[in-house]
Amino acid sequence: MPAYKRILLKLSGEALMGDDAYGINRSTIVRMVREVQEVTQLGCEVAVVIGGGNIFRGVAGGSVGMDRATADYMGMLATVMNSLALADTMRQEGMTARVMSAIAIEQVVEPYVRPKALQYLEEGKVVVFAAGTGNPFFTTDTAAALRGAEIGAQIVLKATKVDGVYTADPKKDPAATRYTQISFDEAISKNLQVMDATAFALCRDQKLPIKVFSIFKPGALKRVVQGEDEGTLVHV
Ligand SMILES: Nc1ncnc2c1ncn2[C@@H]1O[C@H](COP(=O)(O)OP(=O)(O)O)[C@@H](O)[C@H]1O
Ligand SMILES: O=c1ccn([C@@H]2O[C@H](COP(=O)(O)OP(=O)(O)O)[C@@H](O)[C@H]2O)c(=O)[nH]1
Repeated sequence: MPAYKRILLKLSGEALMGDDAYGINRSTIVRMVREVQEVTQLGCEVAVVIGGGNIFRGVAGGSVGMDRATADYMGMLATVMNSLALADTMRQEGMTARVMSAIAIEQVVEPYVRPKALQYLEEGKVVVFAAGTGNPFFTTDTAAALRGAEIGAQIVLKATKVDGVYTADPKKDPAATRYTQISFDEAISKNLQVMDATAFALCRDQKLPIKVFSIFKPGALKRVVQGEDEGTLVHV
């Protein structure tokens, strides 16, 4: 039995690169999809938000000196590519996925319509929310918090490059230690950068817990969904 009936899973775009310099690494995306499949088989309804760092990093050089909003729209388009790749990989693995975009690109992907998303989830389809929030100056973490609240997810799961929330950025400070759990207020006041403050604040206000865990650790997603001790819980 899953501990949650409906989850919003945020997948790091950058993690899709695997060991490549940019883009989508085939075996990495397949592995991620199989992990998602495992939790759908537990009976958990899954919505996904994926980042764009893997593609956007490849073009970021060209965005130097660019208008911030324009660069952000490029970032959002990168998440559309990742979403399409993810949904297609799900199709190849025998799952049914639907991509819904916050930005209208009607020939490519259907628009985000909340009741439709809810319907898909009830039908057991995986819904992939593309183009973030549709607004510049936001992140896909904030999109995950927003969509998570909209669909009534019981938790936002942030699958990222580190295995939880640390006292400081573990990639910079080897002495940093991991929290098993931490309150939103503490995470915000300590300015912990694992998620942006907008995403933290939105989840705090909606009383929507977040679990931060490693996207690289096999079986971690399933363990999280089964309510086992894994990663860091951020709670009210
Ligand atoms: N206190 C912290 N605890 C954990 N990770 C942190 C912390 N501060 C900064 N980070 C960094 O945040 C990164 C995850 O956030 P982010 O850049 O949004 O990744 P993604 O969106 O690709 O999952 C980690 O790779 C880690 O290096
Ligand atoms: O609501 C949103 C979501 C994303 N973005 C842009 O899209 C990029 C890609 O998303 P993100 O960096 O969150 O991806 P990840 O870190 O997970 O790879 C961001 O840097 C922003 O430029 C945005 O402007 N608004």
